Amino acid sequence: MATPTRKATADQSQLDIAGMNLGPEENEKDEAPPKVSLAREKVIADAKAEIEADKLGRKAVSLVVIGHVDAGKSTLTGRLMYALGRVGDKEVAANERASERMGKGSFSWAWQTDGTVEERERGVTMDVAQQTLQLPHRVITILDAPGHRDFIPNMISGAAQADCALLVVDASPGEFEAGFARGGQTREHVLLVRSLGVTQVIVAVNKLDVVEYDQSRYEEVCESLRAFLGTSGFAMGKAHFVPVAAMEGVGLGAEDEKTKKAMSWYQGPTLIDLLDQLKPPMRDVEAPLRMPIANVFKGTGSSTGVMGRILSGVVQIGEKVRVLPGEETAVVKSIQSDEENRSWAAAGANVTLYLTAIDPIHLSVGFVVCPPTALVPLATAFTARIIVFDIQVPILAGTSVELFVHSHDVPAAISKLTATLDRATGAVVKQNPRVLTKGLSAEVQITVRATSMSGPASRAEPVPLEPFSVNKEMGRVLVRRGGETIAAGIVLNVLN
Ligand SMILES: Nc1nc2c(ncn2[C@@H]2O[C@H](COP(=O)(O)OP(=O)(O)OP(=O)(O)O)[C@@H](O)[C@H]2O)c(=O)[nH]1
Repeated sequence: MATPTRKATADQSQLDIAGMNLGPEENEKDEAPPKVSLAREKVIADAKAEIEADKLGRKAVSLVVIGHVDAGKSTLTGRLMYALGRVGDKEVAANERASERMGKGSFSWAWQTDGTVEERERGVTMDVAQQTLQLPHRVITILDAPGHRDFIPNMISGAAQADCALLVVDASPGEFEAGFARGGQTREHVLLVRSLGVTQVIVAVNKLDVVEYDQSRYEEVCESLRAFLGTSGFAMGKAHFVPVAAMEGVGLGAEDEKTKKAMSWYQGPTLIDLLDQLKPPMRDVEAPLRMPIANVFKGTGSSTGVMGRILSGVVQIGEKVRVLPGEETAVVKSIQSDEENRSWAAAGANVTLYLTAIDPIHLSVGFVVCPPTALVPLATAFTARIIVFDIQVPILAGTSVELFVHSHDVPAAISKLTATLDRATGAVVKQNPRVLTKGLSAEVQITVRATSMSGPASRAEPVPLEPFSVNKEMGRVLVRRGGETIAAGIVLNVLN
């Protein structure tokens, strides 16, 4: 799985401190850890006020752009950035010239997001590119995911961070049908984002210039997709459709003269309007603190920096925290967010906590920081609702897999096939199925295995996770086998 794009404030040479084996004597020289100075209620009230005010009144939303290979995802993202003033005419002209030179003129807009030489040479997106769009009411982090099937794991890492999805489909004759056919990425991506908990989707019906902005073609595509989104578990009130031609920049913004002329039959909101109305995620500041560690590095003095996104709750300087799995506690010495020092931080923030009174060997990527009084459950077995991908070899009870939760991956097994489910309603279709084949939704039991490296006597290391109903972001899992993602889903219950 690709490393999610994240702000790199850490000095790379100082990473992996766990391997540096700093002895406990380092900690003995610690000055006294700071004390908590604010009542928890006060921090929660301040966090709520800050979220309410949200800088400049704009609310943050993250959006993953999905769709079949060549549907125009990168072109549309590049055009959006231009329409919103994120890239200037100079940059556009430079990309046009350079892509012409490489004989890839039609990809010049995609180059705004497809940054690597290989991506540009092949004309496909391989990793998840991250951009920010400033709209009147929203700040949108756009994750442009790759459409090509070889890069599905990268797409998943984008989807796992997203609140909403922008599905791009190619309306050209035959192309929509190819992308939508079994084995096409339109279906796979839709199922995948839904199974990872995304509920809002905007469908951009693209390349309408190819069909001369034919209204009936637009409606035909919408109709097929509407039915499919419904059976994939999307509430119809949360799916919006918009006609566009990304290459020409048609359908993006209201004041666009081209749009008015080309699609006089369309009176609905433009793509930018729809993006500006996306519902921001709930930021649960009252729930217990949950922060999976995405990076560990040596801090100043005897402290150790741990970086990550606070999924829920609040944290302040002086607070005692527990790091799971493991028996250790630490004290928060200082907090940094957006390169500023803070006395507290809350759900939704990407932060670095500088921890003291803990030996760094107990801090690893994938571990979770939480309050000692409200621990994250540690699972060695749990039930999950999964969607099975386009696999060749079916899943049997006992199938060995790699389990991904946040940045944590551990060996596991699909230990029991409980039932196959209706994808839309979740109702049981068949109890105790013998095998799971591609496209099925199912309830299964997953058991964490001991690592083979650690010998037969070793025990499985439990994984910190929570049911999706309790904490959405702590309850999403991915299942891979032999380097291929075979299923994605949500945690129902922790069994042990
Ligand atoms: N005619 C026409 N062509 C378009 C339009 N949008 C994109 N294209 C072309 O479609 C091709 C693929 O565009 P990309 O933006 O790279 O597609 P993508 O979905 O990002 O592709 P991957 O990231 O590789 O999955 C390019 O040749 C674009 O120029 C459009 O609105 N009209």
